[in-house]
Amino acid sequence: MTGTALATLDAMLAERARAHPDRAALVLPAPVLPGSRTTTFGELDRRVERVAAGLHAAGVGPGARVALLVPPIADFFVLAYALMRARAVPVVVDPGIGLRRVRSCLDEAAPDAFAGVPKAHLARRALGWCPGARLAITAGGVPVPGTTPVRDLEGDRGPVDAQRPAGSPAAIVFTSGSTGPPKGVEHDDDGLVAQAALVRDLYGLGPGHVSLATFPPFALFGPALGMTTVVPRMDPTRPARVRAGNLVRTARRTGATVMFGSPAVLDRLGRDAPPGTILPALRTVISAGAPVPRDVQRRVLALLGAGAQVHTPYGATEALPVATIGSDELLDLPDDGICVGRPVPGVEVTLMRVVDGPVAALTPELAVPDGEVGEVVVRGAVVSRRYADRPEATTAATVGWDGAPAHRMGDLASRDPGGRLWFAGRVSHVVRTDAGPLYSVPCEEVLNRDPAVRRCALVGLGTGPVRRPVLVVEPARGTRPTDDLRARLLGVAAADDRTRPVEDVVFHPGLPVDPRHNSKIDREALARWATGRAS
Ligand SMILES: Nc1ncnc2c1ncn2[C@@H]1O[C@H](COP(=O)(O)OP(=O)(O)OP(=O)(O)O)[C@@H](O)[C@H]1O
Repeated sequence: MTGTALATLDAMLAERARAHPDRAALVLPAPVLPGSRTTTFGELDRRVERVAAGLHAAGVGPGARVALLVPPIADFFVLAYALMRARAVPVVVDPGIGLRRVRSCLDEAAPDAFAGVPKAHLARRALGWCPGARLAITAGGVPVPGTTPVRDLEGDRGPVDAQRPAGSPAAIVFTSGSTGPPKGVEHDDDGLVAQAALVRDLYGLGPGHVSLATFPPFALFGPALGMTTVVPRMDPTRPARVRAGNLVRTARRTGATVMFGSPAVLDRLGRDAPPGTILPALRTVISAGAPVPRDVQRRVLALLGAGAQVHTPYGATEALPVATIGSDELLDLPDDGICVGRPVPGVEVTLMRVVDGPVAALTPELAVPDGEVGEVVVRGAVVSRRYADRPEATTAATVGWDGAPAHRMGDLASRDPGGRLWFAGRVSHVVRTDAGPLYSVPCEEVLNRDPAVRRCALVGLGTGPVRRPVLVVEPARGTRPTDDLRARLLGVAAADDRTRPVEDVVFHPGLPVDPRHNSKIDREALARWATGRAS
């Protein structure tokens, strides 16, 4: 590991501000007007210090939970770091997951204060979110009556010296809820610092780098790592609608050296970048959160200079990153599944047999040999120990590994002889059949390779423990969903061991995907849709 080990992300920011106060920390779209606005490390850290003291004075002290519904504008960075400095607990909910889910997250976390942009406050008032919040803070320039603008929290109160109460996390971050209600994941200071340091060391990032951050969770680490964080003009809750021309212009203008984006953003960039685009300064593109198809990676690589790479880390809100692989290695591997790479330093990974319900400890019978599919179990500094307010979920996701607690990812994978993990879908998407379990990703891979298929999803129909496996197929652009095509695809499925038990193929014009990454297929919704349509 490089650099000094500091205990909190806000201490890392303070050190960067001392070392290089005049360097650009943030380059963000100017509010209302075109163009951008730059904040230096010195300015950012000063505002963080003042807002932390203001939060304290307003009664938001150590351990207080504060909902943070703010996109990556300047106040997002100020509030996030100020809450950490005040040792309060930011509760991060992505509004992209939908209003109903936001509400369930807020009801569960019961924050003591609510910080949001004006739109979030309107929703809070109209929908009765956070009735127990003692303080409402408005981020962004437009004041909302009855709330405190971030600017009003700033004053000359001197530095805060707050201690985190025992047992209080540093942050609660909600999952996207692709497989049920979103869960609040507790991270402590050590875990957040370990995550930032791991991202820094894995991809060789740090001061001098310019990070084009289209994915808010990664944007947060930028100031602590001393990078200049650039946010393009886009709606972060609708990544698939980002304008590629905008990204290219912003990357050129700022000399971006690294870019973080969800697979949906990379897809738009690769498809719609103006012809002849080359971004020679951009050496590292990092995409997380969902599988990144190889053709998406190839199209992005075509925009980069020689020696640049697309990296696809694998992880979850509970543990990020767990494994990673660069395009140099990935594109040389057989195109036969989704390889998510080798475990990263400091994170141990093992695979356990698929078991429904809690498991107290890993035993030799649960071991999975190389090449076979099992549930991914992880431990290490970046792994969260618990869900907020959900002891049963914590128990269900925790398993003892040689006496130490480890986290069950709820994902399936196999390990190849080179120690690489191949993602095999989620445990909750396994379809049990009379012929044995079917795993979503390996099954779908068989039809996804067919030129007539844009993408497809395995669903299990019926209500018992054993289901009827059906593949729901979205045809490729310009391909008509005919009976002949259906018969042909059933033939393809019957000819492969991984899909032989599949009983039917049905067509769907556009598979439903998650709102956050626009790439995870909503198989639960599809199973309901396909019921009655399959023969
Ligand atoms: N590189 C990757 N390739 C394939 N899948 C990935 C990759 N990275 C992450 N994932 C998937 O994303 C999941 C993590 O997503 P996230 O933490 O946002 O919550 P979620 O799993 O979508 O929601 P919930 O846990 O509430 O159902 C992983 O468990 C895995 O299934």
